[in-house]
Amino acid sequence: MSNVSLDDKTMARQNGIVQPLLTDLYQITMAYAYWKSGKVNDVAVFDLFFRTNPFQGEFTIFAGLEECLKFLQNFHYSESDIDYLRQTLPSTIESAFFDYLKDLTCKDIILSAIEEGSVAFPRVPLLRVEGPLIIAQLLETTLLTLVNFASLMSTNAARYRMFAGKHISLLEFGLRRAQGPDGGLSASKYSYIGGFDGTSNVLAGKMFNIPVKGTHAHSFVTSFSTLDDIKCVTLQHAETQEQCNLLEKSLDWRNRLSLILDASPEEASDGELAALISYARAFPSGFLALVDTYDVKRYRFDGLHRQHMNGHSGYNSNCGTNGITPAIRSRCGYTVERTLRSGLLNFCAVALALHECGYTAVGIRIDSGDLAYLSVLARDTFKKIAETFALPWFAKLTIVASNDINEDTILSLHEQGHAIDCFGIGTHLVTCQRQPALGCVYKLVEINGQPRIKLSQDVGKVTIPGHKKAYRLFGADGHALIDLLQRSSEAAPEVGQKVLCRHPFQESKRAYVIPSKVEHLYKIYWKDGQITTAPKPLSEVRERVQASLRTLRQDIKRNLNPTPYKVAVSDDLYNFIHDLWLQNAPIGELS
Ligand SMILES: Nc1ncnc2c1ncn2[C@@H]1O[C@H](COP(=O)(O)OP(=O)(O)OP(=O)(O)O)[C@@H](O)[C@H]1O
Ligand SMILES: O=P(O)(O)OC[C@H]1O[C@H](OP(=O)(O)OP(=O)(O)O)[C@H](O)[C@@H]1O
Ligand SMILES: O=C(O)c1cccnc1
Ligand SMILES: [Mg+2]
Repeated sequence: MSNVSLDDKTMARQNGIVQPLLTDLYQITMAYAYWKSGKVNDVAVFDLFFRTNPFQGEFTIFAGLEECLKFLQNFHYSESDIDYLRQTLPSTIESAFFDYLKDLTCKDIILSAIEEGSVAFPRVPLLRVEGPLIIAQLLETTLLTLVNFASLMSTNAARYRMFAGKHISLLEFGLRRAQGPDGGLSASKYSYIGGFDGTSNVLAGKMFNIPVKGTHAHSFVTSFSTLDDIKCVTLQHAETQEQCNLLEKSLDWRNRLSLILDASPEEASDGELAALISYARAFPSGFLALVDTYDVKRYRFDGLHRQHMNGHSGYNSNCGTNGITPAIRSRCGYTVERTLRSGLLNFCAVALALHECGYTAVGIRIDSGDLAYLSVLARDTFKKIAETFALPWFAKLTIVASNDINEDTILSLHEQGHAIDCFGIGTHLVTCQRQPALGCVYKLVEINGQPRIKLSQDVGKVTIPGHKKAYRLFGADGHALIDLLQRSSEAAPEVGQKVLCRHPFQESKRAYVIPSKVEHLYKIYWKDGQITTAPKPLSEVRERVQASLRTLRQDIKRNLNPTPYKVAVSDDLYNFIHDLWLQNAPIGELS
């Protein structure tokens, strides 16, 4: 195995807060107690794993490995760290312990891991840390914090990608709502890994080479009140270099369109038009406008809405204007509806004016109201204009939707039918609102060559002891069938050879598997103080996520009541666990 040295080109610099003191105090107090008990030369094996998949799903995406490697690479207590610990820990701590800490590095640690971006399952360790007990113990909290949120976030993003479908573009807009600056940065990074196409977070773009994308906010529109707020109305033609009057052209188009779109210019806001013209002048090739600032609330009979969603043009723009009170309307089956009568008219006018100046507009963003209905309304409008003016590109303008989008909204929108090309998603994505934490744990499974088991009344919490290897066995149809944990001393399963796979705790649950393919899940990533397998660039980890998800059967990935993926142990490991369990479980006495 060749050692790999990593430079800034292959790995972005680690966030400065990831350092040895980013840990729980008890790791350091335990380190002292180990040290004082003469355990300096003890050698341990720890497994880092989770017990339940997040989001009521049946898979997890493993992420955070690259950051773990950077942490091992840089692990070192600085002078000021030592000074702080001296002041903070009890004065009875022997000074020689601080000398010991000063020289600690991860050179004697071996880190094995599943490939970053792979699907992973409960109980199969994501990381295995072997080496001096004290150092391996000191790594616990930091490794957990680096893996837990990264994996949770990547899984969340991968689920959004899965439910959105591969043809919809997904943008992460969450920095303002994230759990602080570091949470926001990690959310951007791992959303990208999980399958998002870009982020609005500029620092994430710079640090991780993620595409940065965005539109504009309502404040840009509301900062303009009248057409007089446009400071300069001209734009140089893209080809002829001629000066075009964008305001004149836009007003002209707004009048022409009002006849076609059944929306009068009086209903459109001049402040909004001024804002859109100014934005178009600033970004003539990237004109994507927020169109719901001056949306109009109307009452609409629900039956008509449904018809419209089914593709019939049953929308009646006059419904709701006949003076009936909201309470009466609600009883009669009317719902409040917004139309984009101002924004859509203004956008189309500016887009057509831009076209006359040699530029093609990009599209619109809708950030309120019924996104299914409004997106279809916008698409119908674009198609009508495309047809009327023989401009086929107009029908294909991008429609971005945002506003508290989550998995359920996406699924519901798909069910209703919509015309959205891109979702901008913030709060629910980055805060993982549906499940805010992944429960990875770090458990001692071997000390000085002796297996360790942690017993619990709750069988699900009993740890699987010893130094183990993990394999993914594939079935005849090419899908991943089962993950198998074995003792490291056992021979690896082979293609075409029958393997007995057992449930780790239920004796009667077992099955023979004849794998069509066997994947060894662990590689050594860190040994002898060096990175031994270079972590892949983010774009490749992102591809790995999708490739790995494709190996899972559809029923394991579905939203509602997904089928659990099987995780098993070999017969040998099964007996090993249960013998050790019996040895360690005290025999009770009945009286
Ligand atoms: N067709 C739809 N089906 C299901 N959910 C939708 C649909 N359209 C929008 N949503 C979701 O419904 C919620 C609407 O939120 P809300 O009631 O706050 O509306 P709003 O348009 O933001 O109103 P306001 O601006 O007055 O606060 C959002 O979470 C949005 O993602
Ligand atoms: O809804 P999220 O999924 O979190 O997506 C991000 C939100 O952030 C922006 O506006 P913000 O919510 O700050 O202001 P608003 O009240 O204008 O929507 C944007 O318009 C989205 O609504
Ligand atoms: O660019 C956008 O449209 C954007 C960015 C952050 C939050 N909401 C929207
Ligand atoms: Mg909002």
